[in-house]
Formats: sequence, structure tokens, C-alpha cells
Amino acid sequence: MSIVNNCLKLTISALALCFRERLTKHAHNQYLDAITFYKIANLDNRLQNADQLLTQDIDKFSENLSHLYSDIAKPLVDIGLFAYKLGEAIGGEAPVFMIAYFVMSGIILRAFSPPFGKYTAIEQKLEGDFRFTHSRIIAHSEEIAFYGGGQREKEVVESSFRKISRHIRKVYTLRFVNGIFDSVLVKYCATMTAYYLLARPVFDPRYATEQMGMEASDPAKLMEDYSRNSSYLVNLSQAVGRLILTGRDLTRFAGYTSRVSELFDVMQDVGEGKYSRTMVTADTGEANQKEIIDTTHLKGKVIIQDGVINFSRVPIVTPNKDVLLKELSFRVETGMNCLISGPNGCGKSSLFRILGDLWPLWGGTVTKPAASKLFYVPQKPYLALGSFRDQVIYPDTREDALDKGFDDERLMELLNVVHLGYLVEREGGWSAVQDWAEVLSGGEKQRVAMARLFYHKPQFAILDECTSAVSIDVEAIMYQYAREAGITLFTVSHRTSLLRHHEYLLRFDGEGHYEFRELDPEDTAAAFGFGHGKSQTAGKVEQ
Ligand SMILES: Nc1ncnc2c1ncn2[C@@H]1O[C@H](COP(=O)(O)OP(=O)(O)OP(=O)(O)O)[C@@H](O)[C@H]1O
Repeated sequence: MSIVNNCLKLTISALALCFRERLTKHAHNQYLDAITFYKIANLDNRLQNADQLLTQDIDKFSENLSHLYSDIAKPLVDIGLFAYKLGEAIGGEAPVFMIAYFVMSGIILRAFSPPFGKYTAIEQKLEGDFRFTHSRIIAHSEEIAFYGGGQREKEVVESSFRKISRHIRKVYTLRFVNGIFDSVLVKYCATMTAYYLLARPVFDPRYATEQMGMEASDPAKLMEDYSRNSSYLVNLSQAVGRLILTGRDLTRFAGYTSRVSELFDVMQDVGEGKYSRTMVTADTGEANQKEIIDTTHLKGKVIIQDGVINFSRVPIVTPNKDVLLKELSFRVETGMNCLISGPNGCGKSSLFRILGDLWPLWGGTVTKPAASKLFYVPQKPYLALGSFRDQVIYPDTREDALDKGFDDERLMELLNVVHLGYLVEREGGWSAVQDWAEVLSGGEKQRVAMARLFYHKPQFAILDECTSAVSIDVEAIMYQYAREAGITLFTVSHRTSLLRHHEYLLRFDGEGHYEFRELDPEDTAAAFGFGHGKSQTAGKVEQ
């Protein structure tokens, strides 16, 4: 029996491991295919710690699942077996009575138990928040150190930790009180009931004769039966008791289940273009109740065409449904570099988020080349995990680069364009692995990002203040190289030195208006100057 039991346990554990692998893989596919990870972080605000859900919660959910067999299957087998044996020995009445007692106690326990499943979900969320406060410190250690912000960060971390402690203390107190209640019902009262049932044949000779066909006057036989039956009854009680207490532990499992199912629900929703956000009222700036934004029926149209980016009557709308610009129309063809200017928060980056399909298209028509022919270079370049070569060719792999004819020698030519040739030797070769975000200076990071742009050589590139830390002379060389390589540029910048590298100007005034025009060789800083007033939205979009 115990060998079978152990084999079953091992099989269930192996199945649970397979289940965990499949679930994690499935979650990764949904999270990292397309740009679900971006939408969860920026458009939808139901999940605060997707990392915690994808790592710990899926793990704990699968682990709890694997315990289900030993927690449920074994007591069930024991109940069947001992109830049968007991029925044989002292008639069906005793086991039926015993099981009825446990069913009743199970119902009472269920009715009075606090919602432990919900508490587990809250605990996991709080732990995710706590971990996030620490990962932020690692990610921004230099900035915090310069500001001397250690004390402030300590307060934030400790406040988050206090929330977890308070919650766990509350749950433990409830579990303690609940445990006493459980023990009284499931252990002590159950034992009393069981011994009452066992003692009946001993003290009631008529019951012994009628129900059990025993000779009530035979004390030795009565004693022998009493001791055998008590062992059956104790085993039966233990099995039912274990099952009822498992019901309580199942609430923890329910907590993990609700977290994991919420993760999959949100991933499915955002994949289908439905976001849930806590909306902010434009007038008062206060956060209101959650609103579901369904973008599946929006009227915006995308046409894929090489050599042109054309916006026709496209509104610029934030995920909070604030309209930054009611309608934007402009056309840029290959070879026409365009400079974009405007005050902070007027919608320059938002324009690119719409162009890159990160934000939904609320109306109008966007004509653009396929996504692989557009390239975005942000102000803070992303540096991947991996070798120095990986930084230049990201997101390609070395094999992709070789297929495209880029061996290390050709990559070095690109590095020389951005004046970074010295880095390969300094950092120990192309295959050296470092924490590149820490090792490279701000200007070096931006120049690596430009080398990456030249490697990919797209039709159009969006340069979002991505040379702000690069010296003006190297910047000019990079712009010249991009033109020679046939890359058409959209540049967001406040540097007047860049005027001469562009033919067109798209200027936002931050109050819902814009102008798109050809740049004049005589244009100076005033041409793309703007007021310094606060950006205003043109109200909320109606769905
Ligand atoms: N994920 C988001 N959810 C809601 N609103 C957002 C989001 N991202 C940006 N916004 C808002 O959209 C507006 C335009 O932002 P955007 O990043 O386009 O400004 P910008 O013109 O590029 O500014 P800057 O010059 O400072 O980079 C801002 O008011 C900003 O607060």
C-alpha cells in the first residue's frame, strides 16, 4: 500500500513539474510575444508586479497543486476503506453518523472561516510591491547615491515592509483563532463522538445483539471488538479530519489560483485590445473608478507602404483618453529628414508610440513601412544582457548578424563611425560580458545606440533626444552617416545645431496646435522655439 502510495506521489510530483513548465512557458509566450509586457506596464493598470506573478506565483500555484494528491486522495481512500471495515464490524450506522458529523463541522468551519484565499492573494501582492522597492534601488543606485537619498529610500522600503508585516500578523492571528476552533470541532468533539459510538455495544447489550449479532454477555469478545473497532474509528476520524483541515489549506491554493488566473485574464484582455485603467479626471486631476477601454472597434486605419510615413487626420490620445492633438496630418518621404519640437508633455513621444503601434490608433489613417523598417532610438538607450557585440546588434543574435554579413570586422567599422572603436579593446573584446548599463558613460551608451541604428539600417529612424549626451562634432558625423546610409530621420531635439540636418519641421505648441513646414536655410533657433507654458490637453476622447 505504501509503495503504491509513494509511486503515486512521485508520479503526481513529476506531473506537477511538467505542468509548471508548460504553464510558465505558456505565460512567457503570452507575455513576451507581441508587446503584451508593454501594454500591461503602460496601458492597463490591473497588474502591479507582473514579474512576481510570472516567477513566484506560478511556482507556488504549481507546488500547491502537487500537494493536492496527498492532501485529498489519500484521506479519501482511507475514509472509504475504514468506513467499510467499521460498517462490517459494528453496522453502517456508526460510520454514517461519524461522516455526517464531519460534514456538518466542515460546513460550520467553512461558514465561519475568514477569507484566507483572498488574504494569500493580498500577501503575494504586498510581497511583490516590497520586492519592487528593492529592485528600484538597484536600478537607480547611482542617482539615489548622488542625491543622498538612502534615508528616504529606507523609509519607502520600511513602509512597504511594515505593510507586509501588519498583514501577515493579522492573518496569523486569524489562523491561530481559527485553528483552535478547528481543533475543538475536528479533533476533540470528533473523538468524543467516536468513543460514544464505540462504547455503545459495551454499555448497551441490546444494541450489541441486534445491530452486531454479538453475544453481549461475552466480555472477552466485546473487549476484542472494542479495541479493533476503536483503531478503525480512530483511522476514519483522522482521515476525515485531515480532509477538513485540507479544505482550510486549500484556501491558500485558491489565493495563488486567483493571482495566476488574473495574470492570464489580463494578458488575454490586452492581447485582444481591452485595457482597464483607473481614469484621471481632467478637471480635478483625481483618480476615479476603473474603466474598461475597448480598442477593438476604433476607426483608425493602418496602411503598410514602403518609403513614406503619412499621418492623415490622426488624433494624439494618451491611454488616459486625454486628447493632446485633435487631428494631425503630415507626410514625410524617404530622404526628407524631419525635426520635431514642442514643449515638454506636448505629445512628441506619444506620436511615435502611435507610429510604433504601442498606443491604439483612435482615428484617421497612418501609412508607414512594415515595423522591421522603422527603428526607434530613445534618449536612455536600452542595454541588453550579454556581450558587447550583443549591444550593437540587439535584438539580433550573432547568427543573424553573420547571415546579414556583419562579422566583427564590419561591426568595428560601425563603431568607428560613432568614435567608439577603443571600447572593444578596453572592455576585453567583442565577446566580453559586463553590466553594460553600469560600465558605459551616458554619451557612450547613446553612441552604442547609434551604432545599433547603423547596423539595422532601417528606412526610417526615430531619434528621441538620443544624442543629447553626445558632443556636437560627433553628432554631426553620425547625422551625415545616416543620410549617406539612406536612413530617413525623425528627430526630437532642442539642439539648434541639428537644424541643418533636416528638411522639415513639425512643431507642437503644447496647446493642441501644430505646424508642419519645410525648413528654411535661414531658419534659426526662433524657428522651432516655443512658449514655456504648461502643455494642455484638448479634453477627453469619447468612445
Ligand atoms: N502611459 C501613459 N499613460 C497616460 N498618460 C501618459 C502616458 N505616457 C505619457 N502620458 C502623458 O502624455 C503626455 C505627452 O507625453 P509625451 O511623452 O508624448 O511628451 P513629450 O512631448 O515627448 O515630452 P518630453 O519633451 O518631456 O519628452 C504627457 O502629459 C504625459 O503625462
